[in-house]
Amino acid sequence: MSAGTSDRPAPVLRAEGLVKTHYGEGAPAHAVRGVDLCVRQGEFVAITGPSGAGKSTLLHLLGGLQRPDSGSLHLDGECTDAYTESRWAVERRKRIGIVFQFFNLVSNLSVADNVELPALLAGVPPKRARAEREELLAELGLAGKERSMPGELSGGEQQRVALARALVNHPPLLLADEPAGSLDSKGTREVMRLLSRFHQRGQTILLVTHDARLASAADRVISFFDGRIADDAELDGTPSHRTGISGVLELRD
Ligand SMILES: Nc1ncnc2c1ncn2[C@@H]1O[C@H](COP(=O)(O)OP(=O)(O)OP(=O)(O)O)[C@@H](O)[C@H]1O
Repeated sequence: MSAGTSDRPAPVLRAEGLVKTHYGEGAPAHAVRGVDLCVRQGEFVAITGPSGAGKSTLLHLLGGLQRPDSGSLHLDGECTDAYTESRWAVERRKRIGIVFQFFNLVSNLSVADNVELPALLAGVPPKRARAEREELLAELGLAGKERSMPGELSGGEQQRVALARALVNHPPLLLADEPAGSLDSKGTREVMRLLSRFHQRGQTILLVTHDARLASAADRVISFFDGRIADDAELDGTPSHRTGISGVLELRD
């Protein structure tokens, strides 16, 4: 994009001027108030901040689950602004894996079917979908659970199934929204370990969390406050962009 960055990995995701206001009961909620963000291949980025800061809304915009009021979003260099709902659904099958706090597994499908479904929907031949599923479930410590229904698994196990489902099509980008939010500390450690392992293998990850322990697994932490990026720092201590919370506070009203 700009000069002097040619030796850096390519951006997987680039957002410019994203704005989103929710209109519900009561006053409008200015959830995202102008976000510029570039996530490069292989990065593990955590977005952290207080409840209500707008983190989930931002992640929903980045995954095409909600549309911005203004601003634009590029995936792998391609502008998504004209994408239809069905195009976004295809992108989420192929290029973006998403895990949520409450797993969102299909309760009346077996573990195996939950994981294979996105592959089959993406046109992967059944034999290959099965092989991918077997490999992922083994890797995630879930071999032997294929025939179980989601409701028969612990929270940690269900989140691992959700992770397998999100990764079955080898998406260049994994979005995770409070993936350990409903888990106990053992489940949280498990999820952290798995995210780190996939990251070490080159998986690009964008994680939304208010849990500082989870955020510390990332190599770049973005502090989100009142709909804006307040701080953006590599965890080796190098600030890549720093606005400062006080600066954001001054910009309010
Ligand atoms: N669908 C919606 N309709 C109306 N208001 C919404 C909607 N979704 C979010 N909001 C509001 O937008 C603001 C940002 O919410 P969001 O869920 O993005 O924050 P968050 O940082 O993810 O919070 P948490 O950490 O509690 O999940 C809040 O004031 C919230 O009440």
